[in-house]
Amino acid sequence: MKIRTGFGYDVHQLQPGLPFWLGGIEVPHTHGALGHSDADVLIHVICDALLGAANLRDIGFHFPDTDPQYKGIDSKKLLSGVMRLLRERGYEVSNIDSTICLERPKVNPHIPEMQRVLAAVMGIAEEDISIKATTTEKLGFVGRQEGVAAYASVLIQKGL
Ligand SMILES: Nc1ccn([C@@H]2O[C@H](COP(=O)(O)O)[C@@H](O)[C@H]2O)c(=O)n1
Ligand SMILES: C[C@@]1(CO)OP(=O)(O)OP(=O)(O)OC[C@H]1O
Repeated sequence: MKIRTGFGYDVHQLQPGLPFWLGGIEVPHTHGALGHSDADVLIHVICDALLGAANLRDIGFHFPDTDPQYKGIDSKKLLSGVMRLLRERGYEVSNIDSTICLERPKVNPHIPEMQRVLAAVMGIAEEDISIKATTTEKLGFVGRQEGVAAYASVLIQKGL
């Protein structure tokens, strides 16, 4: 049996009037994240953590932000592609832990739906996806509401 760990970190700017895609769902807010894709920072860190665990580079390597085919893409499709890459190599996901750094709005009310949506995309159990949130106490770019950041760690395994 092989067990490997992975870690992901990402940041996106917040801009007024954009849809705010986070954890696979649209969160009601005055601002949304800016990116080449739908800028779903939680999905991006999960992708990076999974790719890192399998030593498969990162999200921008597989889905470059210079490629027009990914313009505005639903990040759930990128996550699905990452899961395919892992499963082709025999890996299954044991669990994910993540933290979203966001001054507002509150993420807590949306976490059960995010878990449902992400579990369906990844083909794993909701209980294996932990999502947490924190403000940065009004400090830094998150505190000024200029951006959203996220971190994720994962455990993957094969040969059980
Ligand atoms: N965007 C956020 C930020 C935080 N939470 C929840 O509030 C708790 C307190 O936040 P602090 O930054 O003061 O530690 C935090 O532990 C989360 O449960 C949230 O839901 N959405
Ligand atoms: C997801 C991709 C691809 O559309 O674009 P962005 O939404 O800009 O996201 P980022 O995390 O900056 O980099 C990965 C990119 O390749």
